[in-house]
Amino acid sequence: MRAKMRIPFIKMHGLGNDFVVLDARENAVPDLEENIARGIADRHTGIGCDQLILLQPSENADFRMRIYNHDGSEVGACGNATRAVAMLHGSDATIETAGGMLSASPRDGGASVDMGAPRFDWDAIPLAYPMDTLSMPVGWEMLENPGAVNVGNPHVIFFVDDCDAVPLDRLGPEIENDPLFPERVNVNVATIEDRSRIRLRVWERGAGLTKACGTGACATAVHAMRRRLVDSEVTVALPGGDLQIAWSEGETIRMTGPASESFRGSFEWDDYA
Ligand SMILES: N[C@@H](CCC[C@H](N)C(=O)O)C(=O)O
Repeated sequence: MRAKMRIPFIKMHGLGNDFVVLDARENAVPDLEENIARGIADRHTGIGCDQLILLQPSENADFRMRIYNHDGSEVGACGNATRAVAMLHGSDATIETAGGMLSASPRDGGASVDMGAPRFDWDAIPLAYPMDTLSMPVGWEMLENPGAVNVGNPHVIFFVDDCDAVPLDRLGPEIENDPLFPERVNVNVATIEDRSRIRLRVWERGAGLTKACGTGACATAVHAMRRRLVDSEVTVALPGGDLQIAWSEGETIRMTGPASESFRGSFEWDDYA
């Protein structure tokens, strides 16, 4: 009979966007298939989280971070989790992700992260066909003329008068799964409050409405900067709290904000495999 395997986990969050972190840098964790990740992330029958994070050794960086959405899909980037794992690591770190190489420094109660350079080409988002990603001639009801940015993962951004008035629980899944986005998309609705502050809500691909999305904050700030609506350093106010984002044309994006550990526990691998 195969010995049962108990896996330790750390529950963390960045502004209420919550994670189960499995640290396989020193202790082995078996292969995380999509259905296993989905089972652990399930809020009724599993531990429950927006994203499951797997830390592994890396040959090119201090460690590798793999990211699984609530629906079990593996993705390239997660801003809030990057701050959380930087805090967990406890010192400056280079982090290999599927979306690119990142570097992060823990700060009091959080971290500051170099999120890499944004990409704007239509096939880098990716979109299904060529289009100007600064001003896209498409719309879904009151959401029109968005922009798209890839910050290690794909985002579409709509500026509206009042982002709280948008029925994102209904329009989010429709836009996420529109054939225009062959890899699906994270849907951001944002209101420019002044040149240094943006209010943002995000429907996350594979996770739904979350309290905060770090990459959404980066993509939205960069898109607002490209449209010259805000200055090069802004506060992005999400339902879960604020992030600071800085970017200039041709540079990488800097994201700074809080992260927290909630509790530690362990689970039986066979309960999900
Ligand atoms: N919560 C995240 C983004 C997680 C991945 C995203 N849902 C995707 O599918 O690309 C963040 O803080 O950036």
